[in-house]
Amino acid sequence: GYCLSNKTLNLPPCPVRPLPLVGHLLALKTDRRPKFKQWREQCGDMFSVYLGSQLLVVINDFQLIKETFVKRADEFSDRPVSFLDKMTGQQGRGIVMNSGHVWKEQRSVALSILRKFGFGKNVLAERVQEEVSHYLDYLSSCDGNPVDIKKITTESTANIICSILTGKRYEYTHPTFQKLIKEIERYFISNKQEATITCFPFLKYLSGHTNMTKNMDYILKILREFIVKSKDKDPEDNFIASYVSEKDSRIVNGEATTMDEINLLRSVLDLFVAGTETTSTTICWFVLYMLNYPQVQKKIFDEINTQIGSGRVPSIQDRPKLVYLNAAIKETQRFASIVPQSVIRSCSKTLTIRNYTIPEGSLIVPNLDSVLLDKNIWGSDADVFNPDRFIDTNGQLKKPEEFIPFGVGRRVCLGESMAKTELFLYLSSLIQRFHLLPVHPDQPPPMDYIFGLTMIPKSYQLKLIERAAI
Ligand code: HEM
Repeated sequence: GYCLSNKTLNLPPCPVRPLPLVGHLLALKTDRRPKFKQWREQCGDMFSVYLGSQLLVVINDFQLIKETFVKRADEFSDRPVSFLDKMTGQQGRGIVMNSGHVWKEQRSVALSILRKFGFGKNVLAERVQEEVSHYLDYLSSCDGNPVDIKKITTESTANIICSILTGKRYEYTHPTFQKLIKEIERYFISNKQEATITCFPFLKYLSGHTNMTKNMDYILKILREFIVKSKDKDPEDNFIASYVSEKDSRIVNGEATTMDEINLLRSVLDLFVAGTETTSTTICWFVLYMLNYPQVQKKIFDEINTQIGSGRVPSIQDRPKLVYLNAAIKETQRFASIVPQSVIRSCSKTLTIRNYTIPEGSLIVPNLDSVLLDKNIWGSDADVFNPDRFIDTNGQLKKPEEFIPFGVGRRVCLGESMAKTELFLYLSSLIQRFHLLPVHPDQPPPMDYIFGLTMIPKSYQLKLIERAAI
């Protein structure tokens, strides 16, 4: 196929000639996924695109992604500085968009606190179960009428983060809680705008940025109040108290540390933003697949019925028993591929991959889509929803290394284990209690997505019929 090479700089090839000023932005404005798929076929496992004048290198194929982001993690684990960070003057804090030694310490502290909550007494699983029971009660109160579960699901997963961070969940109707979620959603949406502003810095003088910083100020104000209320509690109770106690002990022991109030605030923000929408979107995809594949839903229910029955809700100890459900969750994550190009990274110096030059300051992404939907890996039915692909001939759950919905390398999702706990407890309880039905029999809602920072299913309604009532 057609592919433009750059002989002078030896950059990875371009699928189409970039336009002056805008580069490939027009082609990428609506939905990048089919374009990236086509361009991979044209250009091979790596290609260049221009977001305005900014070079973005897209890495496709499982082996090349591993070679780049795992084997050469020292070179390919940085993030670009975000425009918002420059605006708020808080550059170099927190986790998601941070790099270097501050990122390293904040990430490792956050990870070890979350691990602590997930072990032994398993505070995490307990809090998730408590939240799930409120979620199911809400759904039950809908009385089998058509509902769109998106909003309540986001509120519910936000509440889990809230309860881990602060030790406390909120009523869904609580005004501060509602406002926080709304503002974080706006922040999430404005991030798309931010990407454009990062490529066209002059735009920030034209519009938008005042709203964005105002929106961020508001979110940070609420999170600061969370911190004040939670920091003096028992470190076993919540993330914030645990962070503060660890910080104090490092300081008392005279250890050099980057742990401080601003890094705590930004880490709290990052966990909120990264952990809410992703989990809730995955739940919404799973439910949509259940409406489209009733035979899969039936098989999951039968397994729950056999392994657990209806006398008690599923617990985290039941996870290994529900093989088919676990396979269906994996297949949901593979097939929906909700973060298709992962989270953007940048090169802090000039590097080479397979003889191509990647200049300093280039952006680079692992194209997770190119792995999760690859026919060479999953077979000719890669574009069909089929949980059985994750079950081996002995009826055991398969764990193929190409299953990478949480990314790879040193930047791999920090909430992976938390997300898996959540998905298992939400979805097992949901199918145990309700029969999920399309509003119009034999006319399940289409499995279309809206292109954004995460791939969210187009809004749909369903009926949840209580099993006991059948
Ligand atoms: C199904 C749910 C989720 C999916 C599919 C998902 C996916 C991802 C992906 C693809 C990345 C980027 C990895 C990279 O740059 O290569 C990421 C990063 C991250 N995720 Fe998740 N995530 C999920 C849930 C969560 C949850 C529940 C939390 C919080 C508790 C969380 C916290 C983070 C953080 C903090 C990062 C940034 C890590 C870093 O830059 O060092 N995620 N996630």
